[in-house]
Amino acid sequence: MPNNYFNTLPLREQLEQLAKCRFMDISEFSDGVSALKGKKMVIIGCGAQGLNQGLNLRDSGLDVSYALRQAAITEKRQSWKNASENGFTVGTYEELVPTADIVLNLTPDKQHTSVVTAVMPLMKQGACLSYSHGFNIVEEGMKVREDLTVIMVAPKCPGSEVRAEYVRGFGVPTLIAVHEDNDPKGEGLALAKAYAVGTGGHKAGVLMSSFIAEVKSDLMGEQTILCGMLQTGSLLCFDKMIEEGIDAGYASKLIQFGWETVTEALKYGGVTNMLDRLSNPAKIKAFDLSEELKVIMRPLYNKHQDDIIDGTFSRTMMADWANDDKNLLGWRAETAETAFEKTPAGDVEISEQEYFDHGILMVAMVKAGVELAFETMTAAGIVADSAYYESLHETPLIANTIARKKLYEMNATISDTAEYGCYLYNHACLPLLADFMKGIKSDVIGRGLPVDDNGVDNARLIEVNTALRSHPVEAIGAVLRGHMADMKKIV
Ligand SMILES: NC(=O)C1=CN([C@@H]2O[C@H](COP(=O)(O)OP(=O)(O)OC[C@H]3O[C@@H](n4cnc5c(N)ncnc54)[C@H](OP(=O)(O)O)[C@@H]3O)[C@@H](O)[C@H]2O)C=CC1
Ligand SMILES: CC[C@](O)(C(C)=O)C(=O)O
Ligand SMILES: [Mg+2]
Ligand SMILES: [Mg+2]
Repeated sequence: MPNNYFNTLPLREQLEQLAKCRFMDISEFSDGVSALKGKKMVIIGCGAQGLNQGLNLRDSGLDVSYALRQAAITEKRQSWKNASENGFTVGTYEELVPTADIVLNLTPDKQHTSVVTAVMPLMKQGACLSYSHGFNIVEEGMKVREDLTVIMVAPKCPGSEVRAEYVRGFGVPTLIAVHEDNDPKGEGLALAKAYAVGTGGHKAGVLMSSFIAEVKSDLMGEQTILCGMLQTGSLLCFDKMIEEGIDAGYASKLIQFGWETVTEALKYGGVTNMLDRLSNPAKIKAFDLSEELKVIMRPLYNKHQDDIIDGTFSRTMMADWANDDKNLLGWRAETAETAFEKTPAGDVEISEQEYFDHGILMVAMVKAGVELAFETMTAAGIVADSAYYESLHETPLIANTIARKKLYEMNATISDTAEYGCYLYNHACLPLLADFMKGIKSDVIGRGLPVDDNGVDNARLIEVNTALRSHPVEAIGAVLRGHMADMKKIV
């Protein structure tokens, strides 16, 4: 089994690496992409991140080409079409890697060891190898040639939205890191900063992080609030609405587009703004449901974080890799067969406000998931800025994928690592919430509260509003959103 780098470190160093996180001021990017100007950037893999990062980097004036495995070229696979139909130079490893100044490894995590092993001997002396996720270095302990610089530029966002936000003139929060074992020329930081500018990440926010901090937070965010909670929530809310006699097309549309609509409020004003979009009775109801959900789900969030920290999750997933992705492929097939996935969104008008008023339970699930993920990550030593990007800010970006083509699109767009973690969570959370869902009626999902007046108890409302505003995710969120002057409306 590979050697888990994190587990070889003494606790003191583990804690130090987990806490590496500094919000970088925009002035630190005043050199723009100049550190990469005139350098050859060769991307291995033209998939979700590969294609979209390449498009942004080229639009930022950089020299980008793709080195694909021979089979992809010979069989003219989708990755070959992605690169060639967008006008990029495409070649084999032998043709392009030897002249590369920076090789961007954007292949699936499962393939990293074999890809890096194949590509490294072809890399010229003193070149740079980059990743967008730290799994191969941290969880597999990949050793890279000493003359090579190793960096990470990790967008906290699905590949499709990395491109969409760039085209809107914005960007996505990004974590950068330089692998301490591989920075022979001391140029890693300059290269990582220029790369982050090239993808547009500097406009949303860049954290100076570590490979370890990125992995241990990214795995947690994707398994819980970002993908797992949205998957479990979609399935439970849809089945409950059918049970309550709600029209199937309406139910399908409310969920498919509801996550995107309610979480857009998160992007602009945090959990507080999302709940402020509800009537006072509905806000109190959503708050109470979310508090109930947090009590039930907290042990599951803790287990996911604990398994990520000690390497249990990685060992479990890598055992599936060795078993030809049996679980991943089986769970993917199961998801496709769910009633939600098989029911098209109805041709029915749902106003933006109706998504809130008829989606009180969805709002409660997002609040519970964001707060739990943030609380669990920070309790494990992840700094609040990183936990914010990995819980609250990225949720609407994932919700955008569900609005496109439901859970299929989300799971196809995120990495296989994230998809595996999402299913693992969903398999545990569905039964965990079974009793909770027995008490749920259509007033909180599908129809809305049957109130004819908005009267509430003042003391209770003040209590709820104070609790919402005082959660630590709201404090750091206000600071980080303050740096997002270029943020654009999506819905
Ligand atoms: N998906 C996302 O949104 C995010 C992903 N990341 C990270 O980015 C990296 C890439 O992930 P992602 O974009 O999802 O990957 P994808 O699965 O979308 O794309 C993988 C690409 O790699 C190619 N590939 C697959 N196997 C091999 C192999 N053995 N040798 C060479 N090429 C191969 C595929 O092309 P073909 O099969 O045609 O050869 C495809 O073009 C991962 O480290 C991931 O963790 C980070 C943030 C978000
Ligand atoms: C949320 C999943 C993710 O980490 C991402 C898009 O950031 C991934 O690995 O795909
Ligand atoms: Mg991620
Ligand atoms: Mg990930």
